[in-house]
Amino acid sequence: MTHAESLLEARITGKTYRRPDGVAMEAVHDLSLSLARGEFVCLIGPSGCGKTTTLRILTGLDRDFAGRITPDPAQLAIGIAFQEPRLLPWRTVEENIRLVLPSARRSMDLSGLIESFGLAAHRARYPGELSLGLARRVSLARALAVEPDLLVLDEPFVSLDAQAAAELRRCVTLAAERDGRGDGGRMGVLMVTHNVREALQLADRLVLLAPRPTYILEEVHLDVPRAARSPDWIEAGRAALAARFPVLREV
Ligand SMILES: Nc1ncnc2c1ncn2[C@@H]1O[C@H](COP(=O)(O)OP(=O)(O)OP(=O)(O)O)[C@@H](O)[C@H]1O
Repeated sequence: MTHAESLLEARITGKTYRRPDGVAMEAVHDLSLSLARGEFVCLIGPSGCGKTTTLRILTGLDRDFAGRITPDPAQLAIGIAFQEPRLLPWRTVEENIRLVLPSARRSMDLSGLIESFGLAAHRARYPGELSLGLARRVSLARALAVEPDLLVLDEPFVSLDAQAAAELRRCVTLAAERDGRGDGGRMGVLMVTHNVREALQLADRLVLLAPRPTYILEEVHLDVPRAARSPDWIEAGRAALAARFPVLREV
């Protein structure tokens, strides 16, 4: 067996928020996670368990926690596609993507990326003219334009109709399966979701999270190739997980 190259090692011993009335509220307690290059990991857990909190810590957006992330997230190129696409409304689709590039690469040709995501006809349009599904695709293309070591997706399919979700899923699969970065380095993908079915469709590994304060209940490795995962296989996997982990029945 080849040894997967480690991308990130996280040990979060604790993360506590202080409510406005001063009461401490622990969101994460003893969560250790590793991520390898080329791996697609889904974090799944019930509402409010601490998924976004964990993601913010892993990506270096929140440094106010007890524990350690190695390497420091600042040393990695990280592309994040939030649930809210967060596009600049006064910039075109192409400008929104280009703006995240370092100045030396600002004028690079983005046609390949734009075309592969079905955005060629939209590159000169403004965010206000786009459906949510298209805006999420632009946000994903922007996250990938930086040739990330780590691509982070926070609930990318939520509130999309079936067709828009399927198109975006195709783009996410394409992103995960292309060689990731231009220099041949392989990208890891970390996706947060409530949805066990979409995680079973896409991931190499599921990380099941406990209710708040969250920790890892179980990690499930999915060895069946993505293309061979039929609707029946996905449904059987979902039912088996729900039987073992009642907390997942509501997700
Ligand atoms: N800035 C904050 N200050 C205080 N409490 C917070 C803050 N951010 C999150 N929380 C609380 O921490 C807990 C975990 O929140 P978090 O957003 O990480 O959960 P989540 O699993 O991503 O939720 P959801 O499934 O609703 O997206 C929740 O109880 C939330 O109310």
